Amino acid sequence: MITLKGAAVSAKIKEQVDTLLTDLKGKTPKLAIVRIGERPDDLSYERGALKKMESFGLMGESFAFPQDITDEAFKEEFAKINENPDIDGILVLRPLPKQIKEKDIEHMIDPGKDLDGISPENIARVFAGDDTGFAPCTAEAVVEVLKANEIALTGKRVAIVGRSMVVGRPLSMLMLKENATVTICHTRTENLKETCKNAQILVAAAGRARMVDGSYVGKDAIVVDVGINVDKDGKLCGDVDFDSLEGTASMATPVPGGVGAVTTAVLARHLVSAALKK
Ligand SMILES: NC(=O)C1=CN([C@@H]2O[C@H](COP(=O)(O)OP(=O)(O)OC[C@H]3O[C@@H](n4cnc5c(N)ncnc54)[C@H](OP(=O)(O)O)[C@@H]3O)[C@@H](O)[C@H]2O)C=CC1
Ligand SMILES: Nc1nc(=O)c2c([nH]1)NC[C@@H]1CN(c3ccc(C(=O)N[C@@H](CCC(=O)O)C(=O)O)cc3)C=[N+]21
Repeated sequence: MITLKGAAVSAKIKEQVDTLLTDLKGKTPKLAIVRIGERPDDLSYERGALKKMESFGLMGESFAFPQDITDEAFKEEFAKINENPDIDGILVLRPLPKQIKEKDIEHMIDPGKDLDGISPENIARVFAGDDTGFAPCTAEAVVEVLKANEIALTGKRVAIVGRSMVVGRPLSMLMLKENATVTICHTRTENLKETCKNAQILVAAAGRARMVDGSYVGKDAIVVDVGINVDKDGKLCGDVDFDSLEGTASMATPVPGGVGAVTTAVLARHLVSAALKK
């Protein structure tokens, strides 16, 4: 089985970023990460994203707010960031606490700065197969991993486990644009295992530690693990039980070191694109 590493894909994206940067004539794009509270997965994504911006020669700043901030106060602060001409792109770490009306933020965010595709305008573009907006970075990262490894998608049976607005749903649309035949699975899916086993490319984005083992995988299938979970020993792990794939999958992405590293590279590319479009 071949391990599809994220670092090589991230390096390719860095080259694209370098090319885009030359068109910016010395201006350095700036990312704003908007976070409420101190959720561990938000903090680790923030850390990874800021590190990636630095290594790609871009700027990043975190705007953190207390867990109990009111909807009104947050909107006031968010509007300032949204309108700040020195900020080229925004990543809002989600989900937001329940007192914040997340829908309002989705409608407020400037689509040109909305790097993770949460605004109705960017979502509509993804569903229309129009690639001039911003798709959610993780969904795009999955397609990048496959393309960078020269894995053809046209005509292929793809199964995606997960239907969230940040991964499963937009990914199904990106796959469809690549002419794959897509099956979207979720908690109500009957015969989940058989459906997964029938796929030539299987994407796990369920958020369940090591749920997908070799028994879900067809012979020579390609497995992409989007999950980032912490197991009971406190270790970072994916939705796929990687070691159980030997003898079934032909290729698979690891966690850590797979899709996660590509997600932040896509975020960086979106940031430079946003700065260029301004
Ligand atoms: N690599 C990266 O950069 C990123 C990784 N992630 C990771 O990806 C994973 C998914 O994230 P996200 O989409 O936000 O998660 P959500 O919890 O929002 O969605 C999970 C989806 O998986 C489905 N699901 C859950 N359990 C099962 C099951 N047992 N069988 C079938 N379907 C199931 C759910 O179905 P239903 O709709 O029926 O409830 C839901 O559609 C997480 O581990 C997350 O940490 C997320 C973002 C970025
Ligand atoms: N709008 C929004 N989009 C998100 O995609 C989003 C979010 N909000 N809120 C939080 C969750 C969680 N999440 C993580 C991503 C990477 C790591 C992570 O650990 N990444 C490591 C690499 C892990 C690896 O190599 O696989 C890193 O970047 O260095 C953790 C968590 C994103 N999320």
